Amino acid sequence: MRPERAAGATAQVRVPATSANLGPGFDSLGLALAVHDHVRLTELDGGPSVVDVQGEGAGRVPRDERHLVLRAACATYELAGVDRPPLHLACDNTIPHSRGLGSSASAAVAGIVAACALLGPGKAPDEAAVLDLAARFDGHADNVAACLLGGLVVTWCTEGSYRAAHLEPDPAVVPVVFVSEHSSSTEATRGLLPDRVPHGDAAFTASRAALVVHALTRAPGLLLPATEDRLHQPYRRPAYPATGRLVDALREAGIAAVVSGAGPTVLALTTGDPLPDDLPTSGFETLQVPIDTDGAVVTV
Ligand SMILES: Nc1ncnc2c1ncn2[C@@H]1O[C@H](COP(=O)(O)OP(=O)(O)OP(=O)(O)O)[C@@H](O)[C@H]1O
Ligand SMILES: N[C@@H](CCO)C(=O)O
Repeated sequence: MRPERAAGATAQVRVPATSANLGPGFDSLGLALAVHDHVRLTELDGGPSVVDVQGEGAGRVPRDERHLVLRAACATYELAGVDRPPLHLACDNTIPHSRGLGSSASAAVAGIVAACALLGPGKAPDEAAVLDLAARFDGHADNVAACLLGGLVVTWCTEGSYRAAHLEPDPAVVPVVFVSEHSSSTEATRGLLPDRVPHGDAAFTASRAALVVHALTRAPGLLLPATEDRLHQPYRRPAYPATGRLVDALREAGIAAVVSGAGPTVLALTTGDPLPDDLPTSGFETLQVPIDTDGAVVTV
């Protein structure tokens, strides 16, 4: 979060998309991607709150107090113990919804960061409390922390609070996202995960989760073995067979591909080499997307 204060009671926030898990880092690792939503939040003198939406979600998301960004802003005023004035929220969105690019986390972060900027430094929660609030509000600390901080994050929860470590990815890492034309509910694909996993699979995935942090920050040559996972992707596969086929084809070609977040989008962590031209990409839009290194950026 990088506040730049000026006069006025409008906050403008830019938030990146995020890809969670990165293969073995289930519910822990996140990477910010340079696809952005923009929100403008203004305190009004009176009347009801007003929501305007352009781009992704327009005509589909509610335009009243149920709107995710507005609800996140309200939760922030509540945490600060400040009566919330009516608000005008204007959203200009490009992050696709329900594809595995963390749109709901970015919406939560946008609302919270905008409300913090309007509350001002004396009343707004501090950066640690913002991360914790956003993680609780969205339920996915891996997406939320990457969105707030940019770059690569490792998240964990200790004594009931969410925390994050921020890392700089190696500049040689070039993400390519294959955005699925189909949507998938995170809640539904979490429902496919078992309550228990074999100890051998946990140990296998623990070694890869440690290795992927090394690969992403210092040794991109290790990305292919480092992105193997046995904790979530095998169980989610039946929900989106085309995603599984594309991940397999990329990996067989030596490219470190994973399901992005809860899917069905695919994330390939490349080192800039051209992709094979016979990939099964029907139903996916292929985009080379830089890593976002700024996180949530706010102007008041
Ligand atoms: N900018 C937004 N404004 C309002 N509502 C949003 C916004 N972004 C997401 N949502 C809501 O969140 C839902 C998507 O949440 P979901 O957790 O299923 O997917 P995701 O966050 O896009 O992907 P993932 O968590 O797998 O990375 C949308 O259907 C919409 O209701
Ligand atoms: N770690 C979460 C991310 C959801 O965006 C999951 O895989 O369900």
